[in-house]
Amino acid sequence: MAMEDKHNLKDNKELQPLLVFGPPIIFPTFEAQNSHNYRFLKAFSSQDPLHQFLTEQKVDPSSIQAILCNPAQKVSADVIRFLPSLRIIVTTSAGTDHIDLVECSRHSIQVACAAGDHAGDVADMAVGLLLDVLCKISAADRHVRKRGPSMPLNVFFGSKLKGKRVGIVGLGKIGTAVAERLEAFGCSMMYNSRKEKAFISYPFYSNVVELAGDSDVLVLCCPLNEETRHIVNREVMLALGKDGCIVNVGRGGLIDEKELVQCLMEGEIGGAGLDVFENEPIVPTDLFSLDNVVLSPHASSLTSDSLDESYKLSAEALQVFFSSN
Ligand SMILES: O=CC(=O)O
Repeated sequence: MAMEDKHNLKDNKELQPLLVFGPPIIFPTFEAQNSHNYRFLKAFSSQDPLHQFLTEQKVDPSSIQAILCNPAQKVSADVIRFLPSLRIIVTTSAGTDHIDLVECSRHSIQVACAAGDHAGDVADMAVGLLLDVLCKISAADRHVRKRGPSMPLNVFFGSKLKGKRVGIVGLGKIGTAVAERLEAFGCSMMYNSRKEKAFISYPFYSNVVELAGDSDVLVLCCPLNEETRHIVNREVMLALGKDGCIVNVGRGGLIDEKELVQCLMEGEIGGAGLDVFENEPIVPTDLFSLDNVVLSPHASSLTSDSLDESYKLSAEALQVFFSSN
């Protein structure tokens, strides 16, 4: 039997239903490579509620054992309860905050996070956003496109990255990759994390307000959970100060977004580079007119290398599950 055939889980008569919550970024490739194993139920391409979508597809909810998803769509307790045979949820992301993990453990559902090694991509985005805010690259670009190269220069006075004191919130793989990059720019690092790290020489702060008070820049890289929700609130922003800058490549819910918008509009902080938002895909429109804010649509890990790797790991996780069940 050819190697590829051995990996086929079922013959074509018995394709496993795989419920897919979007978005279909490189899903066509994934689909082509795995169509011999799964019947793809593309919930991402329907506006209907799940029960209606499955009825239209003539699929019995109790036949579904697996979901493939990413942070763009929540896998709520209601969804989990609606699928009585659900046994595994595979997310192509590193973060799992879009999945109701409590409900999963209540029903003994495995959660596989299939993110490839994309910490470096996310760290690149963090540094890119920071440079953009400090050097006003996007603001200057908008100006040139609208009005040509002559400009009131004072509008574009930037600030240099070298020498900045950077407070990293969450010194995991991403935070460490950010620190490595910013060291090369001559920044000094300090950090907040759940626990002090034994072999890290950067100063540790257990208190984020104190970290902000000693930083010029805060970079948020930690996961979102009940302890970290709104870890950056108004008090933290006021401690960061009027020249301070926030970069968020973690999750929107790490910042109290209403307060962030307020602080930016009142000039209580100097700027922000944001790849994530509290109610994605909604971005507060008040931010659109601010030249000291750079916005990105949760795109830091959307490099073709990382996506390929994530979908490969997702396929492996599903294959391991179905071949042992
Ligand atoms: O946001 C992206 C991820 O969690 O991988």
